[in-house]
Order: sequence, then C-alpha cells, then structure tokens
Amino acid sequence: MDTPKSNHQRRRSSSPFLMSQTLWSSTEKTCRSGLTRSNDEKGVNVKVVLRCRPPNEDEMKMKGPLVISCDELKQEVTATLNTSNKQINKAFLFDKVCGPSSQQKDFYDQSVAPLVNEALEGYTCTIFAYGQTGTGKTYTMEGEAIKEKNGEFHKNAGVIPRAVQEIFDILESQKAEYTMKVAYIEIYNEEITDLLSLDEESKPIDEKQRKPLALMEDGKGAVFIRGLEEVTVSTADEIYKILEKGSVNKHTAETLLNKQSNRSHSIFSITLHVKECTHEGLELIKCGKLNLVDLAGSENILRSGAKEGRAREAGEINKSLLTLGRVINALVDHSGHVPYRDSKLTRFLRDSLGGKTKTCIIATVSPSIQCLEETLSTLEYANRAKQIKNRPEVNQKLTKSALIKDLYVEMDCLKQELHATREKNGIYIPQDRFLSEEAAHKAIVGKLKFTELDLESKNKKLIEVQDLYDNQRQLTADLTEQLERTQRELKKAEQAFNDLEAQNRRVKEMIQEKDSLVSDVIKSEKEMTDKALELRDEVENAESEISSLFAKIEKGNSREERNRILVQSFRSKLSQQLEILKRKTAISVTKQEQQLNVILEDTQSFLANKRRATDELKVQLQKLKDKYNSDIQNLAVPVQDLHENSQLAFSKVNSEISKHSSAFTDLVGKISADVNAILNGLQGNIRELEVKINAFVRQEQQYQTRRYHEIQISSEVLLNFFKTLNTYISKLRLMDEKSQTINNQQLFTLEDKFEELAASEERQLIEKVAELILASSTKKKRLVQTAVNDLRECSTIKTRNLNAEFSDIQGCANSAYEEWTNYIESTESHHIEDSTRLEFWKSSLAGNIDCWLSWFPMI
Ligand SMILES: Nc1ncnc2c1ncn2[C@@H]1O[C@H](COP(=O)(O)OP(=O)(O)OP(=O)(O)O)[C@@H](O)[C@H]1O
Repeated sequence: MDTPKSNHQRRRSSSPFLMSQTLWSSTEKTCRSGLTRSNDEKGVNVKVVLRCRPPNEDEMKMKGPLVISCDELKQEVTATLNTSNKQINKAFLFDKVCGPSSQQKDFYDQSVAPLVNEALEGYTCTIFAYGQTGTGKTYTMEGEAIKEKNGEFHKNAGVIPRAVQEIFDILESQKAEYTMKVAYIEIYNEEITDLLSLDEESKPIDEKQRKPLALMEDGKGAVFIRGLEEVTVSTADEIYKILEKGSVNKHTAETLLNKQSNRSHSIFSITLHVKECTHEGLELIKCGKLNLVDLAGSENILRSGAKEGRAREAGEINKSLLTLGRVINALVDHSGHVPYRDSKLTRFLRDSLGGKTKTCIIATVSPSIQCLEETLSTLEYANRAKQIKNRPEVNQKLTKSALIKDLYVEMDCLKQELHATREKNGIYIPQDRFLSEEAAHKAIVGKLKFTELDLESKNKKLIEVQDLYDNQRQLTADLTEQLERTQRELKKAEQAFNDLEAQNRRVKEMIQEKDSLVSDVIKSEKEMTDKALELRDEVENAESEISSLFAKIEKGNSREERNRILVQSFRSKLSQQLEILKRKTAISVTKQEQQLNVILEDTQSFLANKRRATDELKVQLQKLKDKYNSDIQNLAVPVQDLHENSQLAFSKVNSEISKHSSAFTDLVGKISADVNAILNGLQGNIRELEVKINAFVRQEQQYQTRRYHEIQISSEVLLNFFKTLNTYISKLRLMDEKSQTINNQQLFTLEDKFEELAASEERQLIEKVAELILASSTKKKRLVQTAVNDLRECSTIKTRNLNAEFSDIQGCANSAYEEWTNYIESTESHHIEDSTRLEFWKSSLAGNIDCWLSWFPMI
C-alpha cells in the first residue's frame, strides 16, 4: 500500500489494464477474498435529486412569472403555466427535491454525503449534474469559492470540496491507512483531455497542448483511458489546488444564458485504497471510487446565442446528451441494445448507468418561465432516469500480500522493461510467460503470414473504409451543415410562427373585443330592430293615421269647403233674408207708420172730434151749468121768496124743484147718459182702438219678437255654427299641428332610424369584412401552421434520420477504428515482441552453440 506523501505523486499509467483497474475499471472482478457484497438481485434505482436555483438577475428584470414550485416535504416539483394559449400543470416526484432557498451545505448533507460514505465502504459511486445551461450544475458540483480565511467552508462551496473534506475527515478519524488518487478529465467535442497534464504556465490554454486521450476497452468490457495521469494526494488542500488548476483548464465561454458556461463535460475522480484488518488478522485493501461529473449544459442554441464554433460545441454537447438520453431510454425500456458506444460520455458512464455503480443524478432547473421548455425536458429526462436500475457491488478487496505480490510482479516487470529499454537489449519476460509465449509463438508466426496477407487485404479494405469514412465524414459534415441550416430555418420558422402566434393572439384578443362589441352591437341591434319594428309599426300606424288624418283633413277641408259654401250661401241667404227682413221690416215699419199715422190721424181726428164734442159737451155743460146756475140763481130768489113766502110754496117748490130737479136730474141723467153713452162710445171706440192698436202692437210685437227670436235663434245657430266651426277649425288646426309635430317627430325618428339602420348595416358590412379578414388570416395561419408543422416534422424526421445515421456511422467508424487500432497495436507489439524474442532466442542459441562448440571443439 502507498504511504501518503506530501507532494503530488504522479504516475503515468504504462499499462492500460492497470489503469483501468485503479481508476476507471468497472468490470466485475472475481472475488478473491470472498468478501464482495452484492446488492439485491433486482437492483437499485438510480437516485435522482432535483435542485431548483433562485431566479437570476436577468430573469428578475424580465419580471416573468415563476413556473416551478418545489415541495421539499413531498419531494415534489410542479411546473405550472396558465396563459390564454398554453396551460401546463405537471408534477414530478424525485428522491430529493431542493428548492431555490436550499443552501450548499444542506444540499451536500442531505443529497451527497450518503454516497460519499458508500464510496468509503468500497463502492464505485458516480454523481453527475445534468441540466440546462446556467441552471447551477457547476455551482452545485464545484461552488463559487472553497474556504474562508478562517479555514471554514465558504457558504458557496460545492459538492466536490465538501466530499473531499469529508473523506479526509472520516479517514483521519478512523486513523486509517489509505492512499488517495485523483484525476480530472474533460470531454470536449468528443475528445478526452487530461486537465491535470496541461502546463500551468501556458495560459490561456494552448489548444495544441491538449493531447486527446483514447478511451479503450480491455477486452473484458472495462473502459479505461490510455495515458491518463493520476495524482496521489494526501490533504484536502492539495485537491483544492488540483481542482482550481483543472477548472482553469476547462473549456468555458460566455453565452447569453451564462457568463461562464462549461463547454465540455468534466469528470473529477477520486480513487481510494483503504487498509482494513479482518477478525482473523488478515489485512485487506478496500478500493472505493467517487466520480463527480459536471455535464455541459443542454442548451437551446438560439437562446444561448451560440454561433459558429460555439454552435458546433453546443451541437456536440447536445449530441452527447442526446445519446445519454437514448441510453437512459434504452435502459428504462429494457431494449436489447443500449447505445453506450455512441458517445465518449456514455461509454465512460457505462458502468454508472445500468452497471455496478451507485449513481446519483442531480438535475438542475431554473424556476423562470423563459426556461420552461428546457426545464420540462430536464424534468422528463430526470424522471425517466429514476427508473434505471443498477446492481451495485462492492469492489473486490485484495489482501495486502496479494496486492504486494501484484505490485512486486508489476514492479519487476517494470524494472526489467526499464532495464531492457535502457540497455536496448530486448525486453524482460518472465520464465513461465516466455514458455507459454514460446509455444504460442509458432502459432503466431504461422498466423503472422496469414495476418500479413490479411493485413494487406485489410489495408486495402482500410483504404476503402478510409475513403468511405472520408466520404461519410464529408457527408456527415454536409448533413451537419444541412441540419444546422434546417435547425436555423426551423428556428426562423419557429420565430415566425411565434410572431404569427403573437399576432394571432393579438388578433384573437381584438376579435374577442370585437366579438364582445359585436355581441353588444347585435344586442343593441336586436333591440334596435325590435324598436325599429315597433317604430315601423308606429310609423305605419302614424302613416295610416297621417293618411286618415289627411283623409280627415281632406274631409275637413271638403267639409270646410262645403261649410264655406254653406256659410256663403247661408250668408247670402241670410243677407237676402235680412234684406227681405229689412225690406219687410221697412215695409211693415212704413205700414205701421202709415197705420200709426192713420191711427194717429184717426186718433187725432177722433180726439179732435171728441175734443170738439167734449168742448161742445163742455160748452153745453157750461151752458147747462150756467143755465142751471142761472136757473138756480133765478130760483134762489123765488126760492128765497118762496122760502120766505111759504113753506108751503116750499114744498110746492120743493116738489116743483124735485120735479124740476128730477126733470133736471133726468135731463142731466139723460145728458150724462148721452155723454156717458158718447163717452162710453168714445171710450169704447178708444178701447176698441186701443184694443186694436194693442192687438196690432201685440201682433207686431209678437211678430217682431218672433222675428227677433227667429233671428236670434238663427243668429245663435249661426253663431253656434261659427263657434263650432271655429272650434272645429281650431281643433283641426290643433290636430293638424299635432299631426304635423307627430309627423315631424316620426319623420325625425324615421330619419334617425334610417341613419341607425344605415350605420348598423355599415357595421354589419365592416363585421363581415372583419370576418372575411379573420377567416382569411385563420386560413393563412392554418396554412402557415401546417407548413411549420410539416417543416418541423420534416426536420425532426431528418434530424432523427441524421442522428441515427450519425450514430451508426460513428459507431461503425469508432468500432472499426478501435478494432483496427487494437489489432494493429497488438499485431505490432506481438510482432516486435516476437521478433525481439526470436532475435534474443537466436542470439542465445548462437551463444549456446558457440558455448557448445567451445565445449566440443572437435565438433
Ligand atoms: N442554487 C443556486 N443558488 C444561487 N445561485 C446559483 C444557484 N445555482 C446557480 N446559481 C448561479 O447561476 C449562475 C450559473 O450557474 P452555473 O455556472 O453553475 O450553471 P451551469 O449549469 O453550470 O451552466 P453551464 O452548463 O453553462 O456551465 C452562476 O452565477 C451561479 O452563481
């Protein structure tokens, strides 16, 4: 067992087989000590840890939503997107989920530390980080700093320095005897380089200095890297320096998604040999191995902004990751053929995927919406990888003596080889090997000839294959170019499609707005149509009313006309009547005047007569009175004489007087009777006249009253008629005005409606045009979509075919190349060995012969 030394001890592997045993071998070794443990027959699933980083500055600036949520209790990751044109809600369960807030220390303790302990137990363990570029693979594996000034871990220190420290801590605490060797390689553009063999002074790295190393198989399925340098370390600080040196030598570049993006897959490997004592006191050497792989980021070439050389890198990265995906799929689907050989990465990881290794995949994702597509792809990838089953086995433990023996044999071989090389005196071959090889030699010599012939034909074939290979390479280059062109076109088409989609979204939004407007418009239009119908009915009613009104007006007019004619005729008749009445009145007045005059005259004459008669009567009466007075006076004296003379006479006289008075009274009576008769006659006449006059006057009055009444009635009728006519006319006027207003209103409404109808028709027309535009744009979109889909399909098929072809060609070429190299190498080495051995044999035989000859000089 090596004792730890303070300085790095380098040893370039001289034998690929030995190299494979110590660093990369993954073949199942026969259990010499019988202590190898085997896992459950069914195997153990690859562990998958998901880590989601916090959003970076750019993502925060874009203010996009965070679409990834991590439930560390349920170990569940959910991708959620709710937009109008895309809805995603997918949940994935993993062995461990660490959200954006998880710290480096916690992550290491919870996810990686258990596997480090397994490596110390003698298992080969692989941890690899997989994820989109810029999601934190390097941050997780290496971190951003290692230690603080006080010797404590920096909070950003990643998995590798922490694992290294833990290994040393555990081994120191166990006071174990151990050796530790580390190697650091990268796979860049399908070429493997040793990151620790590069000269520290030559920076920036000289590409010529990078010597590609060959990945070989030892014939038993174990993979090894020929010429890889392993560095023996004894402290953690030495490893940190190695890490720093290796990291400087890595291929990195700035991309749009990461300022320092790894353009290669890097593998840091720690090999441990720990001494163990069994209860029986037997010393065993336990061999554990820890491979820490930081894969290059899967990337969308467009989004990462990779161009020319970078695009080629990205192409190679994606190719190897694609192969990794195919390997995972083949393992999960249990398909017979697993395409490990299709890329250096999968060849190297062969034992970690479906082999005897304990494997943990750290899948890294970003929470932002911009990375959603790649995040979903990583989640699907990791979810699938969870189903890969490995059958981990503890590496064989060697007894110390066996190891020492092996080492001695190896040392002896090396010493002899060295000696032989120094002396340029052939090579050292151990006795038993010499004898067995001797026996084989003859067969080989025979074979050699055959081989030479075969070689010739194979050379020819090789040339052919080389040509074919060159052609294929050319074809591959063309196809790659074509693929890149197609990819570029596809990206362009995708961009155009995205633009179209955005446009479509906008148009859809506009259409939605328009739809709502249209529905509003349709609603209002419906209302308007209802109203229009109502209005139409009203208009029709109004029209019929107007026409009836017009008819009425017509009627009214004709009636008015008739009335006017009537009034005119009535007026003329009335004036005629009035004229007649006037005339009649005048005549009657004249007549009456005449009659009155006659009556007056009659009355006057009558009165004159009567006056005269009265005067005569008065005169006669006066005469009578005078006579009576004179008689009385005459009688007074006799009366007095008589009175005085006798009372007898008096009686006589009295009698006489009474006689006379009776005669007088009779006379007077007679006269008064006459007068009375005359007066009575007169009075009778006057009364008669009066009665006549009264009757005439009454008659006239009655006539006049009647006439007046008649005139009054007719004038009242007329007035009433005129009044009614006026009211009727004013009513008619009012009605006319009303109907005019209604008509005007209706005309206005009709005008409005017409305008609205025209506007709605215009709108409808616009909508129809919009519909036509929409239909045509949908048609176009559909066409574009179909074209894009076709293009996509075509490019996918092409890519698939190309990839398949690439893989086949590459597989063929690689295996042919390797077979051929192996074959040539082994043939060469055999040839050289055989020739040297023959020479040696020949010279020794010659020596012997000389010796025999000297012993037997006689011969
Ligand atoms: N969990 C995290 N917490 C804080 N910062 C992080 C985390 N993960 C990544 N980052 C930051 O994100 C940036 C990119 O990370 P990193 O370089 O590790 O990505 P990557 O996956 O290795 O990318 P690439 O594949 O391009 O190499 C770095 O600046 C790093 O500091």
